[in-house]
Amino acid sequence: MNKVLTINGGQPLKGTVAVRGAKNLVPKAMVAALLGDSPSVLRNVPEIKDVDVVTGLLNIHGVTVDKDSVTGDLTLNPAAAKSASSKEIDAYAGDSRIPILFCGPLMHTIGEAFIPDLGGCRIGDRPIDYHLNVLREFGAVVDKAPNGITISARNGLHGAKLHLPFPSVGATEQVLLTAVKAHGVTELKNAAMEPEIMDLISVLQKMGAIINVRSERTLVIEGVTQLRGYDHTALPDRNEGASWASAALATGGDILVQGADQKDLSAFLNTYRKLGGEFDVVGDGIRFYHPGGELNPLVVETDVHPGFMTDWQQPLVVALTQAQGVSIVHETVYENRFGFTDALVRMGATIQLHRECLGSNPCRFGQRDFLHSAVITGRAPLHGADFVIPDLRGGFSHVIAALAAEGTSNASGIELINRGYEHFLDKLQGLGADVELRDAAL
Ligand SMILES: CC(=O)N[C@H]1[C@@H](OP(=O)(O)OP(=O)(O)OC[C@H]2O[C@@H](n3ccc(=O)[nH]c3=O)[C@H](O)[C@@H]2O)O[C@H](CO)[C@@H](O)[C@@H]1O
Ligand SMILES: C=C(OP(=O)(O)O)C(=O)O
Repeated sequence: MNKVLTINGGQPLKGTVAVRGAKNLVPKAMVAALLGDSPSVLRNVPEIKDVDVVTGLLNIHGVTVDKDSVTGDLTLNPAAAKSASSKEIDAYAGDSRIPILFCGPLMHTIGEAFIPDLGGCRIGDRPIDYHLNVLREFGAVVDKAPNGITISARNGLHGAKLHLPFPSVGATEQVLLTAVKAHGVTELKNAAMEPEIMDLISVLQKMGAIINVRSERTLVIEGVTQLRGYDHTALPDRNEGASWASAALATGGDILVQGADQKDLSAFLNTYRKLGGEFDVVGDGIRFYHPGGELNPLVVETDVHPGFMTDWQQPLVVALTQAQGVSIVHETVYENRFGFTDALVRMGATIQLHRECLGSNPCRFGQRDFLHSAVITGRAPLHGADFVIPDLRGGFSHVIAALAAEGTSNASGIELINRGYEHFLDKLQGLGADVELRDAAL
Protein backbone atom coordinates (compact mmCIF):
# COMPACT_ATOMS: atom_id res chain seq x y z
CA MET A 1 0.00 0.00 0.00
CA ASN A 2 1.35 3.44 -0.94
CA LYS A 3 1.97 5.78 1.94
CA VAL A 4 1.30 9.48 2.33
CA LEU A 5 3.04 11.72 4.84
CA THR A 6 0.76 14.38 6.23
CA ILE A 7 2.72 17.40 7.44
CA ASN A 8 1.22 20.14 9.59
CA GLY A 9 3.50 23.14 9.26
CA GLY A 10 4.26 26.17 11.35
CA GLN A 11 6.39 24.57 14.09
CA PRO A 12 10.14 25.30 14.36
CA LEU A 13 12.27 22.13 14.38
CA LYS A 14 14.11 21.91 17.70
CA GLY A 15 16.24 19.21 19.28
CA THR A 16 19.07 16.84 18.44
CA VAL A 17 19.73 14.52 15.52
CA ALA A 18 22.69 12.19 15.07
CA VAL A 19 24.24 11.64 11.67
CA ARG A 20 26.19 8.48 10.95
CA GLY A 21 28.42 7.32 8.11
CA ALA A 22 28.17 9.12 4.78
CA LYS A 23 25.93 7.73 2.05
CA ASN A 24 28.60 8.85 -0.41
CA LEU A 25 31.31 6.78 1.28
CA VAL A 26 29.80 3.74 2.99
CA PRO A 27 28.52 1.87 -0.11
CA LYS A 28 31.86 2.47 -1.84
CA ALA A 29 33.87 1.19 1.11
CA MET A 30 31.63 -1.89 0.96
CA VAL A 31 32.55 -2.39 -2.71
CA ALA A 32 36.25 -1.99 -1.82
CA ALA A 33 35.97 -5.02 0.48
CA LEU A 34 35.80 -7.17 -2.68
CA LEU A 35 39.45 -6.30 -3.34
CA GLY A 36 40.77 -7.78 -0.09
CA ASP A 37 41.91 -11.32 0.57
CA SER A 38 40.56 -11.24 4.14
CA PRO A 39 37.37 -9.87 5.77
CA SER A 40 36.81 -6.13 6.25
CA VAL A 41 34.97 -4.39 9.06
CA LEU A 42 33.06 -1.18 8.37
CA ARG A 43 31.79 0.87 11.31
CA ASN A 44 29.33 3.77 11.65
CA VAL A 45 27.09 2.32 8.93
CA PRO A 46 23.71 4.05 8.53
CA GLU A 47 20.49 2.13 7.88
CA ILE A 48 19.77 3.52 4.43
CA LYS A 49 18.55 1.95 1.20
CA ASP A 50 21.87 2.40 -0.65
CA VAL A 51 23.55 0.15 1.95
CA ASP A 52 20.85 -2.50 1.39
CA VAL A 53 21.33 -2.31 -2.38
CA VAL A 54 25.09 -2.85 -2.13
CA THR A 55 24.61 -5.61 0.47
CA GLY A 56 22.35 -7.41 -2.00
CA LEU A 57 24.79 -6.95 -4.88
CA LEU A 58 27.71 -8.21 -2.79
CA ASN A 59 25.69 -11.21 -1.61
CA ILE A 60 24.87 -12.38 -5.12
CA HIS A 61 28.59 -12.09 -5.90
CA GLY A 62 29.39 -14.47 -3.05
CA VAL A 63 30.49 -11.84 -0.50
CA THR A 64 28.93 -12.35 2.93
CA VAL A 65 27.87 -9.21 4.77
CA ASP A 66 27.16 -9.74 8.47
CA LYS A 67 25.66 -6.96 10.53
CA ASP A 68 26.39 -6.71 14.24
CA SER A 69 22.99 -6.66 15.93
CA VAL A 70 24.09 -4.09 18.53
CA THR A 71 26.45 -1.70 16.72
CA GLY A 72 25.29 -2.22 13.14
CA ASP A 73 28.94 -2.66 12.09
CA LEU A 74 29.38 -4.72 8.94
CA THR A 75 31.81 -7.59 8.44
CA LEU A 76 32.32 -8.24 4.74
CA ASN A 77 33.98 -11.49 3.68
CA PRO A 78 35.00 -11.80 0.02
CA ALA A 79 36.57 -15.28 0.35
CA ALA A 80 33.92 -16.94 -1.84
CA ALA A 81 33.52 -14.14 -4.42
CA LYS A 82 31.98 -15.41 -7.65
CA SER A 83 30.16 -14.18 -10.69
CA ALA A 84 26.43 -13.61 -10.59
CA SER A 85 23.90 -14.05 -13.38
CA SER A 86 22.71 -10.97 -15.24
CA LYS A 87 19.18 -11.89 -14.11
CA GLU A 88 20.21 -11.70 -10.44
CA ILE A 89 22.09 -8.44 -11.00
CA ASP A 90 19.26 -6.94 -13.01
CA ALA A 91 17.09 -6.97 -9.89
CA TYR A 92 19.25 -4.04 -8.71
CA ALA A 93 18.84 -1.93 -11.88
CA GLY A 94 17.75 1.64 -11.30
CA ASP A 95 18.34 1.54 -7.54
CA SER A 96 21.48 3.64 -7.06
CA ARG A 97 24.72 4.89 -8.68
CA ILE A 98 26.95 2.38 -6.92
CA PRO A 99 26.82 -0.68 -9.26
CA ILE A 100 29.14 1.05 -11.77
CA LEU A 101 31.86 0.99 -9.09
CA PHE A 102 31.86 -2.82 -9.08
CA CYS A 103 33.72 -2.77 -12.44
CA GLY A 104 37.33 -2.67 -11.21
CA PRO A 105 36.90 -4.88 -8.11
CA LEU A 106 34.96 -7.54 -10.06
CA MET A 107 37.45 -7.54 -12.92
CA HIS A 108 40.30 -7.97 -10.44
CA THR A 109 38.43 -10.70 -8.57
CA ILE A 110 36.62 -12.74 -11.22
CA GLY A 111 37.76 -11.20 -14.51
CA GLU A 112 34.46 -9.74 -15.67
CA ALA A 113 31.36 -7.89 -14.57
CA PHE A 114 27.80 -7.19 -15.67
CA ILE A 115 26.67 -3.72 -14.56
CA PRO A 116 22.92 -2.98 -14.60
CA ASP A 117 21.44 0.36 -15.62
CA LEU A 118 22.06 2.85 -12.83
CA GLY A 119 19.64 4.74 -10.60
CA GLY A 120 20.23 7.64 -8.22
CA CYS A 121 18.65 11.08 -8.26
CA ARG A 122 17.32 12.26 -11.62
CA ILE A 123 19.00 15.65 -11.68
CA GLY A 124 20.52 15.56 -15.15
CA ASP A 125 21.51 12.94 -17.71
CA ARG A 126 24.26 11.52 -15.49
CA PRO A 127 26.19 9.73 -18.26
CA ILE A 128 28.95 7.20 -17.47
CA ASP A 129 31.27 8.09 -20.35
CA TYR A 130 34.16 9.12 -18.05
CA HIS A 131 33.89 5.78 -16.24
CA LEU A 132 33.94 3.74 -19.44
CA ASN A 133 36.77 5.79 -20.97
CA VAL A 134 39.06 5.32 -17.96
CA LEU A 135 38.24 1.61 -17.76
CA ARG A 136 39.19 1.20 -21.43
CA GLU A 137 42.51 2.97 -20.69
CA PHE A 138 43.17 0.34 -18.02
CA GLY A 139 42.70 -2.34 -20.69
CA ALA A 140 39.08 -3.30 -20.05
CA VAL A 141 36.72 -4.25 -22.85
CA VAL A 142 33.25 -2.76 -22.51
CA ASP A 143 30.22 -4.13 -24.37
CA LYS A 144 26.67 -2.87 -24.35
CA ALA A 145 24.25 -5.52 -23.09
CA PRO A 146 20.46 -5.49 -22.73
CA ASN A 147 19.75 -3.49 -19.51
CA GLY A 148 23.38 -2.64 -18.79
CA ILE A 149 26.97 -3.27 -19.82
CA THR A 150 29.40 -6.14 -19.60
CA ILE A 151 33.03 -5.48 -18.90
CA SER A 152 36.00 -7.81 -18.92
CA ALA A 153 39.78 -7.80 -18.60
CA ARG A 154 40.93 -11.24 -19.69
CA ASN A 155 44.53 -10.00 -20.06
CA GLY A 156 44.52 -8.11 -16.77
CA LEU A 157 44.46 -4.38 -16.07
CA HIS A 158 47.43 -2.06 -16.36
CA GLY A 159 48.15 1.42 -14.99
CA ALA A 160 47.37 4.43 -17.20
CA LYS A 161 47.84 8.18 -17.51
CA LEU A 162 44.38 9.63 -17.16
CA HIS A 163 42.76 13.06 -17.22
CA LEU A 164 39.10 13.62 -16.39
CA PRO A 165 37.20 16.29 -18.37
CA PHE A 166 35.48 17.28 -15.07
CA PRO A 167 36.46 16.28 -11.49
CA SER A 168 33.78 13.60 -11.30
CA VAL A 169 33.41 11.92 -7.90
CA GLY A 170 32.28 8.60 -9.33
CA ALA A 171 34.91 8.47 -12.08
CA THR A 172 37.66 9.29 -9.56
CA GLU A 173 36.43 6.43 -7.37
CA GLN A 174 36.33 4.19 -10.43
CA VAL A 175 40.00 4.96 -11.06
CA LEU A 176 40.96 4.35 -7.42
CA LEU A 177 39.12 1.03 -7.16
CA THR A 178 40.69 -0.17 -10.40
CA ALA A 179 44.22 1.27 -10.19
CA VAL A 180 45.06 -0.08 -6.72
CA LYS A 181 45.49 -3.60 -8.12
CA ALA A 182 46.31 -2.75 -11.75
CA HIS A 183 49.79 -3.61 -13.01
CA GLY A 184 52.03 -0.52 -12.83
CA VAL A 185 51.45 3.13 -12.02
CA THR A 186 48.32 5.20 -12.68
CA GLU A 187 48.28 8.98 -12.74
CA LEU A 188 44.90 10.70 -12.57
CA LYS A 189 44.67 14.42 -13.30
CA ASN A 190 41.65 16.60 -12.57
CA ALA A 191 40.54 14.18 -9.86
CA ALA A 192 37.69 14.95 -7.47
CA MET A 193 38.94 15.64 -3.94
CA GLU A 194 35.72 15.38 -1.89
CA PRO A 195 36.14 14.29 1.76
CA GLU A 196 34.38 11.01 0.91
CA ILE A 197 37.08 10.33 -1.69
CA MET A 198 39.80 11.04 0.87
CA ASP A 199 38.07 8.59 3.21
CA LEU A 200 37.94 5.95 0.46
CA ILE A 201 41.66 6.52 -0.05
CA SER A 202 42.14 5.89 3.70
CA VAL A 203 40.18 2.64 3.37
CA LEU A 204 42.29 1.50 0.42
CA GLN A 205 45.52 2.48 2.16
CA LYS A 206 44.51 0.37 5.17
CA MET A 207 44.09 -2.51 2.70
CA GLY A 208 47.68 -2.11 1.51
CA ALA A 209 47.23 0.27 -1.47
CA ILE A 210 49.80 2.93 -2.37
CA ILE A 211 48.04 6.18 -3.28
CA ASN A 212 49.75 9.57 -3.41
CA VAL A 213 47.56 12.66 -3.24
CA ARG A 214 49.39 15.47 -5.03
CA SER A 215 48.43 19.12 -5.31
CA GLU A 216 46.55 20.29 -8.42
CA ARG A 217 43.94 17.51 -8.27
CA THR A 218 46.42 14.75 -9.12
CA LEU A 219 46.43 11.22 -7.74
CA VAL A 220 49.26 8.78 -8.34
CA ILE A 221 48.48 5.16 -7.58
CA GLU A 222 51.11 2.41 -7.58
CA GLY A 223 49.39 -0.90 -8.25
CA VAL A 224 50.01 -3.79 -5.83
CA THR A 225 49.28 -7.48 -6.36
CA GLN A 226 47.49 -8.14 -3.08
CA LEU A 227 45.22 -6.24 -0.71
CA ARG A 228 43.90 -7.32 2.69
CA GLY A 229 40.70 -6.48 4.56
CA TYR A 230 40.29 -3.20 6.44
CA ASP A 231 38.81 -1.98 9.72
CA HIS A 232 37.38 1.48 9.18
CA THR A 233 34.95 3.93 10.74
CA ALA A 234 33.11 5.83 8.00
CA LEU A 235 33.27 9.62 8.04
CA PRO A 236 29.98 11.28 9.00
CA ASP A 237 27.46 12.34 6.39
CA ARG A 238 28.16 16.04 5.84
CA ASN A 239 25.28 16.28 3.37
CA GLU A 240 22.76 15.05 5.91
CA GLY A 241 24.27 17.51 8.41
CA ALA A 242 23.86 20.42 6.00
CA SER A 243 20.27 19.36 5.29
CA TRP A 244 19.29 19.53 8.97
CA ALA A 245 21.11 22.87 9.27
CA SER A 246 18.95 24.31 6.47
CA ALA A 247 15.86 22.79 8.09
CA ALA A 248 16.68 24.64 11.33
CA LEU A 249 16.97 27.94 9.46
CA ALA A 250 13.92 27.52 7.22
CA THR A 251 11.65 26.65 10.15
CA GLY A 252 13.12 29.19 12.58
CA GLY A 253 14.43 26.35 14.70
CA ASP A 254 17.49 25.09 16.57
CA ILE A 255 19.06 21.71 15.82
CA LEU A 256 22.15 20.09 17.32
CA VAL A 257 23.58 17.81 14.64
CA GLN A 258 25.70 15.23 16.44
CA GLY A 259 28.50 13.96 14.24
CA ALA A 260 28.63 17.06 11.99
CA ASP A 261 32.27 17.84 11.27
CA GLN A 262 33.30 21.50 10.91
CA LYS A 263 36.21 20.91 8.51
CA ASP A 264 34.14 19.02 5.95
CA LEU A 265 31.37 21.62 6.12
CA SER A 266 33.56 24.71 5.86
CA ALA A 267 32.05 26.14 2.64
CA PHE A 268 28.55 25.44 3.93
CA LEU A 269 29.21 27.13 7.28
CA ASN A 270 30.45 30.33 5.62
CA THR A 271 27.31 30.50 3.47
CA TYR A 272 25.09 29.71 6.46
CA ARG A 273 26.61 32.55 8.45
CA LYS A 274 26.28 35.06 5.58
CA LEU A 275 22.64 34.05 5.17
CA GLY A 276 22.04 34.94 8.80
CA GLY A 277 22.06 31.50 10.37
CA GLU A 278 24.16 30.87 13.46
CA PHE A 279 26.09 27.81 14.53
CA ASP A 280 28.17 26.72 17.48
CA VAL A 281 30.77 24.01 17.07
CA VAL A 282 30.39 21.87 20.19
CA GLY A 283 32.06 18.70 21.47
CA ASP A 284 30.18 16.13 19.47
CA GLY A 285 28.79 18.14 16.57
CA ILE A 286 27.41 21.50 15.48
CA ARG A 287 24.38 23.35 16.78
CA PHE A 288 22.58 25.19 13.95
CA TYR A 289 19.94 27.81 14.70
CA HIS A 290 17.97 30.82 13.52
CA PRO A 291 19.13 33.63 15.81
CA GLY A 292 16.05 35.77 15.13
CA GLY A 293 15.79 38.77 12.85
CA GLU A 294 15.82 38.71 9.08
CA LEU A 295 17.79 36.39 6.82
CA ASN A 296 20.00 37.97 4.13
CA PRO A 297 19.74 37.22 0.41
CA LEU A 298 22.82 35.58 -1.12
CA VAL A 299 24.53 34.57 -4.33
CA VAL A 300 25.50 30.89 -4.12
CA GLU A 301 27.32 28.85 -6.74
CA THR A 302 27.63 25.11 -6.38
CA ASP A 303 31.00 23.60 -7.16
CA VAL A 304 33.22 20.60 -6.61
CA HIS A 305 35.04 20.36 -3.26
CA PRO A 306 36.22 22.57 -1.61
CA GLY A 307 33.37 24.65 -3.05
CA PHE A 308 29.72 24.72 -2.07
CA MET A 309 28.53 21.14 -2.58
CA THR A 310 25.63 20.64 -5.01
CA ASP A 311 23.82 18.30 -2.58
CA TRP A 312 23.50 21.22 -0.10
CA GLN A 313 21.76 23.41 -2.65
CA GLN A 314 18.21 22.09 -2.56
CA PRO A 315 17.60 22.32 1.22
CA LEU A 316 19.33 25.72 1.30
CA VAL A 317 16.96 27.08 -1.37
CA VAL A 318 14.09 26.62 1.10
CA ALA A 319 15.91 28.80 3.64
CA LEU A 320 16.59 31.36 0.87
CA THR A 321 12.83 31.67 0.23
CA GLN A 322 12.70 33.09 3.77
CA ALA A 323 15.48 35.69 3.23
CA GLN A 324 14.52 39.33 2.70
CA GLY A 325 15.46 40.19 -0.91
CA VAL A 326 16.73 38.55 -4.09
CA SER A 327 19.04 35.52 -3.97
CA ILE A 328 20.73 33.72 -6.84
CA VAL A 329 21.74 30.07 -6.95
CA HIS A 330 23.92 28.98 -9.87
CA GLU A 331 24.11 25.18 -10.16
CA THR A 332 27.34 24.25 -11.95
CA VAL A 333 27.59 20.51 -11.22
CA TYR A 334 24.28 19.15 -12.60
CA GLU A 335 22.42 20.63 -15.52
CA ASN A 336 18.92 19.89 -14.26
CA ARG A 337 18.76 20.21 -10.47
CA PHE A 338 15.98 22.78 -10.08
CA GLY A 339 12.94 20.64 -10.97
CA PHE A 340 12.12 20.52 -7.26
CA THR A 341 11.38 24.28 -7.21
CA ASP A 342 7.99 23.73 -8.94
CA ALA A 343 6.50 22.41 -5.71
CA LEU A 344 8.08 25.26 -3.70
CA VAL A 345 6.43 27.75 -6.07
CA ARG A 346 3.09 26.00 -5.53
CA MET A 347 3.70 26.49 -1.80
CA GLY A 348 4.07 30.25 -2.31
CA ALA A 349 7.81 30.70 -3.03
CA THR A 350 8.90 33.13 -5.75
CA ILE A 351 11.55 31.34 -7.81
CA GLN A 352 12.42 31.97 -11.44
CA LEU A 353 14.72 29.69 -13.42
CA HIS A 354 17.15 30.86 -16.11
CA ARG A 355 19.33 29.26 -18.75
CA GLU A 356 22.14 31.81 -18.26
CA CYS A 357 24.99 31.45 -15.77
CA LEU A 358 23.91 34.02 -13.18
CA GLY A 359 26.86 33.68 -10.83
CA SER A 360 30.33 35.08 -11.35
CA ASN A 361 31.72 31.86 -12.90
CA PRO A 362 30.50 30.87 -16.36
CA CYS A 363 29.97 27.09 -16.26
CA ARG A 364 29.80 24.33 -18.90
CA PHE A 365 25.97 24.55 -18.98
CA GLY A 366 25.87 28.24 -19.90
CA GLN A 367 25.56 28.18 -23.67
CA ARG A 368 23.10 25.31 -23.62
CA ASP A 369 19.44 24.81 -22.96
CA PHE A 370 19.58 24.07 -19.23
CA LEU A 371 17.60 25.92 -16.56
CA HIS A 372 20.51 25.89 -14.13
CA SER A 373 20.29 29.31 -12.42
CA ALA A 374 17.55 30.24 -9.93
CA VAL A 375 16.46 33.66 -8.75
CA ILE A 376 14.66 33.46 -5.42
CA THR A 377 12.76 36.46 -4.10
CA GLY A 378 11.82 36.59 -0.43
CA ARG A 379 10.59 36.67 2.08
CA ALA A 380 7.71 34.52 0.81
CA PRO A 381 5.14 33.18 3.25
CA LEU A 382 4.69 29.48 2.42
CA HIS A 383 1.44 27.54 2.58
CA GLY A 384 0.74 23.81 2.53
CA ALA A 385 0.41 21.85 -0.74
CA ASP A 386 0.36 18.25 -1.94
CA PHE A 387 3.49 16.99 -3.68
CA VAL A 388 5.32 13.89 -4.84
CA ILE A 389 8.88 13.41 -3.57
CA PRO A 390 11.07 13.76 -6.70
CA ASP A 391 14.47 12.71 -5.36
CA LEU A 392 16.54 12.64 -2.19
CA ARG A 393 17.49 16.29 -1.63
CA GLY A 394 14.50 17.72 -3.52
CA GLY A 395 12.26 15.59 -1.32
CA PHE A 396 13.97 16.75 1.86
CA SER A 397 13.48 20.34 0.67
CA HIS A 398 9.79 19.81 0.05
CA VAL A 399 9.31 18.35 3.50
CA ILE A 400 11.10 21.23 5.26
CA ALA A 401 9.20 23.77 3.15
CA ALA A 402 5.98 22.07 4.27
CA LEU A 403 7.17 22.27 7.88
CA ALA A 404 7.96 25.98 7.44
CA ALA A 405 4.55 26.58 5.80
CA GLU A 406 1.21 27.45 7.31
CA GLY A 407 -1.34 24.66 6.96
CA THR A 408 -1.25 21.03 5.91
CA SER A 409 0.72 19.30 3.13
CA ASN A 410 0.59 15.72 1.89
CA ALA A 411 3.73 14.09 0.51
CA SER A 412 3.72 10.85 -1.45
CA GLY A 413 6.77 8.78 -2.39
CA ILE A 414 8.41 9.54 0.96
CA GLU A 415 10.29 6.19 0.86
CA LEU A 416 12.73 7.75 -1.66
CA ILE A 417 14.17 9.74 1.20
CA ASN A 418 15.32 6.52 2.92
CA ARG A 419 17.94 6.14 0.19
CA GLY A 420 20.09 8.68 1.98
CA TYR A 421 18.50 9.86 5.25
CA GLU A 422 18.62 7.36 8.09
CA HIS A 423 15.45 7.06 10.24
CA PHE A 424 14.08 10.20 8.60
CA LEU A 425 10.60 10.20 10.09
CA ASP A 426 11.81 9.30 13.60
CA LYS A 427 14.27 12.18 13.42
CA LEU A 428 11.58 14.61 12.22
CA GLN A 429 9.27 13.57 15.04
CA GLY A 430 12.13 13.83 17.53
CA LEU A 431 12.56 17.45 16.43
CA GLY A 432 8.91 18.17 17.16
CA ALA A 433 7.54 17.96 13.61
CA ASP A 434 3.81 17.30 13.39
CA VAL A 435 3.89 14.54 10.75
CA GLU A 436 1.88 11.38 10.29
CA LEU A 437 2.47 8.52 7.86
CA ARG A 438 -0.73 6.88 6.68
CA ASP A 439 -1.97 4.64 3.89
CA ALA A 440 -2.89 6.49 0.71
CA ALA A 441 -6.61 6.53 -0.05
CA LEU A 442 -7.35 4.19 -2.98
C1 LIG B 1 26.70 8.22 -4.60
C2 LIG B 1 27.45 9.50 -4.69
O1 LIG B 1 28.56 9.62 -4.22
N1 LIG B 1 26.82 10.50 -5.25
C3 LIG B 1 27.47 11.80 -5.30
C4 LIG B 1 28.42 11.80 -6.48
O2 LIG B 1 27.65 11.49 -7.63
P1 LIG B 1 28.40 11.12 -8.97
O3 LIG B 1 29.65 10.40 -8.65
O4 LIG B 1 27.40 10.44 -9.84
O5 LIG B 1 28.70 12.56 -9.54
P2 LIG B 1 29.87 13.05 -10.46
O6 LIG B 1 30.82 13.87 -9.67
O7 LIG B 1 30.41 11.90 -11.23
O8 LIG B 1 29.09 14.01 -11.47
C5 LIG B 1 29.45 15.35 -11.67
C6 LIG B 1 29.10 15.76 -13.06
O9 LIG B 1 29.89 15.02 -13.98
C7 LIG B 1 29.05 14.46 -14.99
N2 LIG B 1 29.61 13.17 -15.43
C8 LIG B 1 29.98 12.25 -14.49
C9 LIG B 1 30.47 11.02 -14.87
C10 LIG B 1 30.58 10.73 -16.25
O10 LIG B 1 31.00 9.63 -16.65
N3 LIG B 1 30.20 11.68 -17.15
C11 LIG B 1 29.72 12.90 -16.78
O11 LIG B 1 29.39 13.74 -17.61
C12 LIG B 1 27.70 14.30 -14.30
O12 LIG B 1 26.65 14.19 -15.22
C13 LIG B 1 27.65 15.55 -13.44
O13 LIG B 1 27.20 16.62 -14.24
O14 LIG B 1 29.01 13.11 -6.57
C14 LIG B 1 28.08 14.15 -6.80
C15 LIG B 1 28.84 15.45 -6.95
O15 LIG B 1 29.51 15.78 -5.77
C16 LIG B 1 27.06 14.23 -5.67
O16 LIG B 1 26.05 15.15 -6.03
C17 LIG B 1 26.41 12.88 -5.43
O17 LIG B 1 25.70 12.90 -4.20
C1 LIG C 1 22.69 13.22 -5.98
C2 LIG C 1 22.74 12.53 -4.85
O1 LIG C 1 22.94 11.20 -4.73
P1 LIG C 1 23.15 10.04 -5.80
O2 LIG C 1 24.40 10.31 -6.53
O3 LIG C 1 23.23 8.83 -4.96
O4 LIG C 1 21.94 10.06 -6.70
C3 LIG C 1 22.60 13.17 -3.53
O5 LIG C 1 22.96 12.52 -2.53
O6 LIG C 1 22.13 14.32 -3.45
